[in-house]
Amino acid sequence: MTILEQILEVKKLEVADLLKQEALSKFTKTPSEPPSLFETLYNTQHLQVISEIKRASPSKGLINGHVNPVQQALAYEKAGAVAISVLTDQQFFKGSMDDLQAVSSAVNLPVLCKDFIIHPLQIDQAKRAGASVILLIVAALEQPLLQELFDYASKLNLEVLVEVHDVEELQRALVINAKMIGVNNRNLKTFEVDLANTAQIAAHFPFHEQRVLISESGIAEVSDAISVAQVGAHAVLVGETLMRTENIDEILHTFHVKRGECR
Ligand SMILES: O=P(O)(O)OC[C@@H](O)[C@@H](O)c1c[nH]c2ccccc12
Repeated sequence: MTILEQILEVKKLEVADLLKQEALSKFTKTPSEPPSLFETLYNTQHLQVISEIKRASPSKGLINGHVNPVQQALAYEKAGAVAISVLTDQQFFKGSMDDLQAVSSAVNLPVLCKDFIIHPLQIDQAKRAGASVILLIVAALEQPLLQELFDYASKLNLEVLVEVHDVEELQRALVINAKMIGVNNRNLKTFEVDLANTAQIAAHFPFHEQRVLISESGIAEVSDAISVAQVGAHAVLVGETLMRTENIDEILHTFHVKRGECR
């Protein structure tokens, strides 16, 4: 079984539990609406950074077990992050919906619920914990379920980041008319990271339509930011590098490079 398959097995059990407990009432929605991530990114001439709260991962083990998610999110906001991504998976990433709730009440930025969503109930839960964006992973979902979850989130006024890994998955994201498409440079089945993934997908990306491209995973150096900005990425999603550094300000500042002309 690949790690993605293992994660999805556990998710099915978690959702079954959720359905039993209906443990949703604990979360209340944040009062103020954050800005639209799509609008901010669509209009940007410079590469923006979505900064992630990630304690651990299956590929890296423990990354930063002592992080205070609220302090970390406030540091990201102060440094100019365009949005905060919060890993909410417990078993594989040591995150939680409580982290998401705490972060979304502390910042005035869009907050992305980063999880393996396979059921509408998880979208309700994300919304109630204050997320304004959710992630849907094409590799984890059959097309009808991808469409159903996308429509459900849109109906709740959530923005959706649709994650793809190859050109075939890009086509599936375009079929559901996803506006925000993330290219994961890490293959969730093998953990291999290759920034060339972003370039490959950018070559097939309809930049002339109203869509944004986000390069996810493995961004560590300014040269990485430059390489994905050059092929037209509007933003990078950065976890590990920011979770390990003492210099959040400097990293965000140096990643804010000019984008290539791709429209
Ligand atoms: O820590 P990194 O290599 O900067 O990666 C961040 C983010 O892209 C990664 O956490 C991620 C991208 N897609 C995912 C899907 C599920 C879990 C995690 C992810």
